[in-house]
Amino acid sequence: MTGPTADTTADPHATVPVVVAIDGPAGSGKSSVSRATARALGFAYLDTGASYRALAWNLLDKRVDPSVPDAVVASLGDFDFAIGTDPDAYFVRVGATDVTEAIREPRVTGAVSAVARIPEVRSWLTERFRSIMRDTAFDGIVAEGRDITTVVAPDAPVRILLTADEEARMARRSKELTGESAAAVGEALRTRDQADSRVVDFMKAADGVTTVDSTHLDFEQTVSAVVGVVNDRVARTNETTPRH
Ligand SMILES: Nc1ncnc2c1ncn2[C@@H]1O[C@H](COP(=O)(O)OP(=O)(O)OP(=O)(O)O)[C@@H](O)[C@H]1O
Ligand SMILES: Nc1ccn([C@@H]2O[C@H](COP(=O)(O)O)[C@@H](O)[C@H]2O)c(=O)n1
Repeated sequence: MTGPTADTTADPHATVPVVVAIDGPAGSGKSSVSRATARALGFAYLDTGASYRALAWNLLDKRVDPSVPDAVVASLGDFDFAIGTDPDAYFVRVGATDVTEAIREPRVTGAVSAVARIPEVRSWLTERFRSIMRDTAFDGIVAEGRDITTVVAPDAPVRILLTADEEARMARRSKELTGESAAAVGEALRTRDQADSRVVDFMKAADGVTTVDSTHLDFEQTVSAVVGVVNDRVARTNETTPRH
C-alpha cells in the first residue's frame, strides 16, 4: 500500500518523504507500533534507540567504560554501524557483526542511558538520523525515539507522543521478558525513564504534538490510531500548502 506524500512548494512533480516523528517513554510501544505503522503506510522505519544501543554494545564489546564521556566520544571515530529501515527487513549491524538481538540484552539496556546523555553522542547520532530520513527511498519514514518530535525532526508534518500509563507499560514488558521478575522489569523501566528524562522531555507533548494514549487500546487499535493521525495531519498539511 502506498502512503500519503507531502507536496513540495518548489516543484509540483517532486515529493519529499513524509516524516512521522514518534516519541514516548520505555515500553510505550514505540518500536512495535512504529514498525507496524510504517508497514501499513508503505513507509520506512527508523529505530533511533537501536542506534544508541548499538553504540553502547560497541563500547561494552571493546571494554570502554560507557560512563567516561571522553572515552565514549573518542570511540565515535571508528563506530561503524548500519541499521535497516525497511520494516520487513530490520537489522542492526556494528562492523560485520549482526547485533539486532544482542542490543536488547539487559547489560546493554543498563548501559545505554549513560551513553545517551553525552551531548557529542546526541549530536553525532542526530546528524545520522537526519541524513537517513532525508535520503530514504520510501515515500515517508516513521522515526521513533525520545527527542524526534523536539530535536531531530521538530518540523515534521506529523509528530506524535505515544504513551501508556506505567502499569500498562510494565505489564507489557514483563510479558516479553519471561525470565525476569515483574518487579525487576518494572524497576529497570522506571530507572531508565528517570535517567533519560533528565536529558530530554518525552513525558509530555510539546506544542503541536498529538498524544496517542494506548493504555486502554490493544496493539491493532493503537496502530490504527497512529495511522489515523498520520493520514489526518498529512491531509491538513496538503490543504494548507500552496500549490504553484
Ligand atoms: N497497545 C498495546 N497493547 C498491548 N501490547 C502492546 C501495545 N503496544 C505495544 N505493545 C507491546 O508492548 C511491548 C513493548 O513495546 P515496544 O518494545 O514497541 O516499546 P518501546 O516503546 O519501543 O520500548 P523501549 O523504549 O523500551 O524500546 C511489546 O511487546 C509490544 O508488542
Ligand atoms: N531518540 C532517542 C532514542 C533513544 N535514546 C536512548 O536510547 C535508549 C534505548 O532506546 P529504546 O527506545 O531502544 O529503548 C533509551 O533508553 C535512551 O537512553 C535517546 O536518548 N534518544
